[in-house]
Amino acid sequence: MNIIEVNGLTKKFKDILAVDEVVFSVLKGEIFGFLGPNGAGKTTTINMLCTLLKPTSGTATLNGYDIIKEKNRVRDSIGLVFQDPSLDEQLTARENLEFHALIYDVPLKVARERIKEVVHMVSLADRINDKVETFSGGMKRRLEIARGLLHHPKVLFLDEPTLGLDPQTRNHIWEYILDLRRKKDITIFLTTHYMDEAENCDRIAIIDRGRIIALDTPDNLKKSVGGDVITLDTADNEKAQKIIESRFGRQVAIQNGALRFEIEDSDRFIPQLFSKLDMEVISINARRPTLDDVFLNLAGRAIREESADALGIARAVVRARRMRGRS
Ligand SMILES: Nc1ncnc2c1ncn2[C@@H]1O[C@H](COP(=O)(O)OP(=O)(O)OP(=O)(O)O)[C@@H](O)[C@H]1O
Repeated sequence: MNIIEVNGLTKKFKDILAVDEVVFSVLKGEIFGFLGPNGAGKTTTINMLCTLLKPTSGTATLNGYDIIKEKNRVRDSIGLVFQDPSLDEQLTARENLEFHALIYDVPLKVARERIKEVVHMVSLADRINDKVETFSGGMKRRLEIARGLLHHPKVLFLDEPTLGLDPQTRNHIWEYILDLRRKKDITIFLTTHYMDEAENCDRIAIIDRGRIIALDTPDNLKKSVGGDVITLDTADNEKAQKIIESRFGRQVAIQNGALRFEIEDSDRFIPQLFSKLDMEVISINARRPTLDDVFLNLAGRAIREESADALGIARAVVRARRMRGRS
């Protein structure tokens, strides 16, 4: 069963086409990822699905509700964790959660039970009465995930849930996300530009310049690359490129000054290659394809890792205000 159905969703900001007629659906209970570089249109798509932005055209339903005509029903069906923290630092973790329960009309008695449950889930039970300003970045993100779960949403949106966190904390957050999926009847929709994180998703939509350029399981996407990825650096790369293209019929790209191409059986290929190259080989590397290779093949460039900018923070403030207004 599809919990989200998106049809031709488009968003234009003046002359910027941020999201361009995207079509996709998300299955109930899956971890669905949006992978793409900064500015690809991931957050804009999420904002439309969360009813925080009105689409320029197209339609979408979430939990069976129309994102334009049934905004409040959609909002009651979702939990949100955005890139930039939106907790009140001066309040304790408990107060932040109680405030959220109040906004979502969860009766205080019920809220108290659920708060116990969610803080336990993200291992913050012993810090519940501490002010959020004393929390580390990872603890704040965990608290935000707990908050996003408080009203028992059908879909939890996580926009770059681990952005700016150290690798160990990122791993922890992922343990919570995977655990959540096991324990709760919930669908998780997340955006990321970290390749390794995208690997945890059941399915990934790769988005570039507002368009979905591929959608499949991580394994199938990697299989589409067509073999192992070879990176080769020699004393004469121009000549080596010509030899590989003419003798082995491979398409060779130049990336960071080295040659890059794909080959099905690298173990057998490398000795053959060495017998044909009559120049010094400085380095050679053969590896299984990653999602970065998938993106590189489809978009012609790598996904760069950049941090959130001032615009992102400004957008988060606008979003938080809108959600509180529940307009
Ligand atoms: N409120 C806005 N006004 C004008 N342009 C916007 C606005 N929000 C987003 N954009 C533009 O729309 C495009 C898509 O941005 P979006 O934030 O959706 O990308 P993203 O994939 O989520 O990237 P990031 O990870 O940096 O948030 C970008 O070109 C961005 O500059």
